[in-house]
Amino acid sequence: MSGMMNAGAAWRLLRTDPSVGDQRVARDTVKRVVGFARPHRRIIAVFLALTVIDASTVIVTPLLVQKVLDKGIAAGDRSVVTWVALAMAGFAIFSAVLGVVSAWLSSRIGEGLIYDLRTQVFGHVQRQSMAFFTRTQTGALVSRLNNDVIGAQRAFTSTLSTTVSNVIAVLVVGVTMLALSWQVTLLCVALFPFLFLASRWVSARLAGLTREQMNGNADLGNVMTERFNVGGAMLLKLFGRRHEEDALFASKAAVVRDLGVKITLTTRVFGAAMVLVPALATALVYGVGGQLVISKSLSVGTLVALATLLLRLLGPLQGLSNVRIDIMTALVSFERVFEVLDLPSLVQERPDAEQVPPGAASLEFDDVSFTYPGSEELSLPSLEGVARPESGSSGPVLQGLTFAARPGEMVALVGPSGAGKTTVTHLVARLYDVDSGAVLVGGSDVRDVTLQSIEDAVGYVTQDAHLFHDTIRNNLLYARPGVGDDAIWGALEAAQIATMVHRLPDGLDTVVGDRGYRLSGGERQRLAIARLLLKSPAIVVLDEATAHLDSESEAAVQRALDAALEGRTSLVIAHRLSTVREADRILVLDEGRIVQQGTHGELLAEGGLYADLYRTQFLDDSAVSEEAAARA
Ligand SMILES: Nc1ncnc2c1ncn2[C@@H]1O[C@H](COP(=O)(O)OP(=O)(O)OP(=O)(O)O)[C@@H](O)[C@H]1O
Repeated sequence: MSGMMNAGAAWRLLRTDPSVGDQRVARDTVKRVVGFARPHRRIIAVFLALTVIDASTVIVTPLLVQKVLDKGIAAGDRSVVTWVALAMAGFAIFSAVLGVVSAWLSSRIGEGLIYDLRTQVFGHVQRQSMAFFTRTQTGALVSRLNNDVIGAQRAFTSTLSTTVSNVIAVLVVGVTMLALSWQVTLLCVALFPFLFLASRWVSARLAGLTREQMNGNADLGNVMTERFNVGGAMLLKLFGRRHEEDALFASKAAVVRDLGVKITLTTRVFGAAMVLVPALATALVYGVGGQLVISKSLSVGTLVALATLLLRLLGPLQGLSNVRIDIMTALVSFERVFEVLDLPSLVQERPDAEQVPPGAASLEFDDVSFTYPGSEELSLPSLEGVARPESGSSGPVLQGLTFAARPGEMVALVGPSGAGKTTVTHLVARLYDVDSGAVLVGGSDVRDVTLQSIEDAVGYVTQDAHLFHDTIRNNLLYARPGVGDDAIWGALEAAQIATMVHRLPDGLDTVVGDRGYRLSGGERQRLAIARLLLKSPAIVVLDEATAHLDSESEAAVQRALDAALEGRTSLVIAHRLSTVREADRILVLDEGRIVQQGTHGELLAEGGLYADLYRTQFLDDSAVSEEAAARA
């Protein structure tokens, strides 16, 4: 921690973006930053005090050198030499201890701040509505936040301490040098503007290059994350795109390589200037100071002290010339984090929200219309260009939907692809809010009850049931933490998957793999059903996807579904003949409207869209024969 700027600090300084210095940061941001610092204020105060002590003691060694040369060596006084040498050693130990303590305090402040920001951001982001997650490239958001959180932390550790330390060092060293020899000091200082100009030029150029390199790296990262997950890797293989992918990756990696070379070269030019200016200034000190020593107006000790002090003035002076950019960079990082923290969720819980009535099992849609939120309702300016949200709204997806499911009833949704079936199911657990009309669970508008109670009342099995990369046990416990193995096996049994789990070498402790890819589609779906059974909600929403199941696992899934639906109110996106036959009511959706509703028999007799869907979607050969048998 000397006053001299270290290489790391110089490098960071060069990598910051000078254009940031021109940005305006809201006054509120500064206030909020202070708010974040408040819990750490005691440590910050001690840390700053140590920084001041450290910066003001940079003159100690040069002054001791002066003393040993003039009063010790030149005067032939051995005791002075001994004392000064001991003082030097003592001071070195003191500095080292100070350095360690300062680093410890600084990391406690920095890591504490990172912790505060991270936990707040995580809590806030996970409470965002689904619209946020469908519109934002979550990977980009995560990496952006990681960088910004670290940028913000830097404000409290390096930026704050280097600024304080630089100011003190410039004052103390400057005054000491002037006191030692104002003529030599002024001469040397005249050289510094050249160094500043060089560093300005290099930092502007380097900032541009660095930004390009970051984009290039982000591009590379995207290519890798998209291709190295199970889905991407599979697509790549199935389409035989190895060579094209190699070429694509190579071209992107080449951009990063070339930029890396340019950056090194530019940095080197700057490094040369960093070495050259102090070397020239030192030459000047000895050239001019040497003359003064010969004419006896300066002592040798003072000359050497001046030369040493000069080197300690350079770094702090240069650091101060960039202080505005440094501070703005940190504030901009804070602002980006705050922007995410300030983003309101499109689905808000009312302050006076109540619980869903106990045992609520009815479901009602009352004249519901819905449009997916557009980017104007949900935008994150700092992510534009990184995550590219689609623009504009898609127009109404559901219009004037009215239907009801009494407790224990099964309502089936059918309709062509894109008719809005999945969207209807999303509205039940308030993943989105309706534009007009109301969704009622147990007679309460879902907007009047707590999100937790609605999430508890409704259970989902979606088409591509998500499993965490964790053990089967932990995936199941997600639905109901703390239940014993008996309950888990009971649910697995009912979901027709117990035998398969028993056969696995690690049983319940088998890790399911990324997104559950180590399991077959049917197995994954049955695990999801077991998870639902453990949760045991009164209302079940499920998307029957059977396209990827063979007839055996389809039969198993069917039995599992029967268990899941038993005694519960259900809303089912139906793909099976048996489901539509059993449904108490079938809603036929087309372009976001209910065009027909009734039982299977009624709708078949009515003809129209249902009859068409029946022929194209539900009726396969076996069904034909079943129907024929039933009629006979
Ligand atoms: N997150 C979203 N943002 C904007 N539009 C969406 C979103 N999800 C779906 N849509 C649009 O809403 C319409 C209805 O989609 P939905 O998924 O509800 O249809 P579906 O009947 O379930 O279709 P499928 O049977 O093919 O699954 C489609 O036009 C779709 O493009």
